[in-house]
Order: sequence, then C-alpha cells, then structure tokens
Amino acid sequence: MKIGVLTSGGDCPGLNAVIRGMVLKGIEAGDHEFVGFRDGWRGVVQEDIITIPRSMVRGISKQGGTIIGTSRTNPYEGDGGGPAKIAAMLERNGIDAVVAIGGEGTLAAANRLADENIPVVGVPKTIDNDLNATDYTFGFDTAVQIATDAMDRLRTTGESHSRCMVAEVMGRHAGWIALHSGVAAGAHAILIPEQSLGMEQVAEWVQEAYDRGRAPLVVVAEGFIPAGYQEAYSDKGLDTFGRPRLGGIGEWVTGEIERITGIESRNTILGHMQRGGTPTSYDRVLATRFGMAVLDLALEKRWGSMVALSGTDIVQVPLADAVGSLRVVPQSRYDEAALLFG
Ligand SMILES: Nc1ncnc2c1ncn2[C@@H]1O[C@H](COP(=O)(O)OP(=O)(O)O)[C@@H](O)[C@H]1O
Ligand SMILES: O=P(O)(O)OC[C@H]1O[C@](O)(COP(=O)(O)O)[C@@H](O)[C@@H]1O
Ligand SMILES: [Mg+2]
Repeated sequence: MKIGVLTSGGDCPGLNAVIRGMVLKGIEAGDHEFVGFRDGWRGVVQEDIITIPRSMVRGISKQGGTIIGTSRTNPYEGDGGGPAKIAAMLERNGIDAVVAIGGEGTLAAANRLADENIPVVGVPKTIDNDLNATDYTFGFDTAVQIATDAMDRLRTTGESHSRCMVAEVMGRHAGWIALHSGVAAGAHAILIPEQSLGMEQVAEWVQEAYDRGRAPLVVVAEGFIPAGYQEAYSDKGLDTFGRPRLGGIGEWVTGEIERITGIESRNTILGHMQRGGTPTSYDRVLATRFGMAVLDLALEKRWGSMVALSGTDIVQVPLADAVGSLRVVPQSRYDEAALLFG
C-alpha cells in the first residue's frame, strides 16, 4: 500500500513520533511505501508531496515540530480542493490511503472527506487535550511539563520580591493545560475558559495567599473570559482559519490584581514555548503507539475512523466521535482544584 500522511493545525510535540511509528511498522509489516503531504491539507490540494524513506524517520521521535510541516489550509478550498479533485490527485500519485494527524478542525475535514469516499483515517493531536473520543492526546503532557517548570521558576522570583506572579498558558476553549500545570505548581488561582469569574474573587484569593506570607501564583488560560465580558481577549486580529488570535489576557488580569489589591504583580505569557521542543517520554510513547495503530487502520481500509486512547489501550473510533463538540474541564474537576485556591 502507498500511504500519504499529513500534519495539520497547530503543531504539537510528538507529531514526528507518530510518523516514525507508522513508517517503521509499515516497513516491518510488508512492503508499504510512505509519502508526506507538505504543510497539512495544503500539500493535498496543491499536490506537494515528498517521499518518506526509512532514513527520514531515523531518530525523530524526540524531535519537536513536524518534519512535513503544518498549516491551517482548508481542503475544500482552492483549485485542487474538494473530494473530486483530491480523489483524482490520489489516483495520479498511486496513493491508497491518507493519514490525517490533527485536532478537531483537521479531523472534521477528514470526516467530511471520508463521507465523500476519500480513503482517510485519523490520528488525534492537540496540546490542549480537548478532543472528545480519546482520553489523552500527545503533546499535552509536554505542554503541562513546560508550563509547570516555568511556574516553579516564577515562584522563586515572586517569593524574592513578594510579588504576585501571573502565568498565561494556552487553551482556547478548554482549560486543561491551566488546570494541570496550576495544580502541579500549587497555584493560588486558576482561571479557565469554562469558568467565568469576577476579578474581585481572584483578588481575594491573591490577598489570602499574600497575607499568609506567600507570593501568589495565578494561572490564566488565554481563552478565559472574565465576568461581564462576552468574548476571550484578543488584540492580534484573526488566524488563517478566521478565528481571533488569543493571548494577552494575562496582562489585563495582572493589572486588575494590582489595582484591586495594591500588590505588585508581574505577567508572563508562555505562548509557543509550550508547543516547542522535545516531547516528554509519555508523549513519545503515546504518539509512537498511535502511529503504529493507524497503520493497521489504513491496511484494514477502515476509512472514516481514527485511533484513540481508552485507559491504557489504543482503540479505533469513528472520526465523527471526535468532531462537533470539545472535551472541556468538567465542573467537578474545577471544584476539586478550587479547594486549594487562596
Ligand atoms: N468542518 C471543516 N471542514 C473542512 N475543513 C475544516 C473544517 N474545520 C476545520 N477545517 C480546516 O482544518 C484546519 C485545521 O483546523 P484547526 O482548528 O486550525 O486545527 P486543529 O486540527 O488542530 O484543530 C482549519 O484551519 C480549517 O482550514
Ligand atoms: O498561534 P497559532 O499557531 O495560531 O495557535 C494558537 C492555538 O493553537 C493551540 O496551541 C492548539 O490549537 P489547535 O489544536 O486547534 O491547533 C491553542 O491552544 C492556541 O489557541
Ligand atoms: Mg482546532
């Protein structure tokens, strides 16, 4: 079989480990060939295809980013877009299967294409860990680890100066990174997109910690919407998919804390640091297992399905299960973390 792979949406540590797992298993399992579509769906609609020989995947499971590039191209747009053009392109290049590695958006596109008879299977990815149908996505553990390390550092400088330190992390619709890194670092308040809060409440937690002699740490996800506001903070225009580019709420939260409490405060935006660099061993293992399992999906021609993690098992689920809604932080998990605020 000739299998074409693509990585699409925001990059994520572990993407290369998926590609390596799939290629090595494919070589082991038989005489399968692999090609990469460069920059996600852009490579599909513009027929930008490279061969992936075994030598190209040597040693890449520890490498961040993606060796085949990514983009936010829509496969239904442009001259080569849409199922009919894509089917003809696959035929011309002798490609029997498309493996789409991506988040909710990428998998929604893959699901539509599968419904229109394109031979496509999926692998879930996102540092936000907000995909339905899988217990964990690779990249999340790495992002949480990077954020936790950063917060441990913020706390020592915060303590030296008796300041309140605010750390802004990623998370457009789901606060999983904020919740996990905040709990791990012992944050005094965690602000996530799922929970609208007034700044008076946040200031109260900060003051309580300060009054005990602690340097307060506040973690805020970029998608947090303060009480009284309708949308997440955005001052950078739109991304290529037309969504507001987030980032910057931390600065506002820091100003509000300082204004209400009078405690000197500093903001740090972790931003793309969370998406770069080497994946943790957990993410390398999960990504490698996903890569090996998705090869089986392609060989078995299970078009329209994807691999997922259920407990510790790798399972097959319909792509449709991963799209349409996101897995957000449930109230019970927030309440559990909030017991430690202040
Ligand atoms: N329902 C859809 N149909 C077709 N293309 C889509 C759909 N949803 C998203 N896409 C395309 O997939 C790209 C990747 O999705 P995005 O949300 O940016 O990343 P991710 O896959 O990480 O969620 C989008 O930029 C968009 O071009
Ligand atoms: O700066 P970029 O690359 O446009 O992406 C920022 C977004 O990508 C993410 O890191 C991951 O989102 P996706 O999984 O949808 O790509 C979000 O947390 C963040 O809002
Ligand atoms: Mg998305």
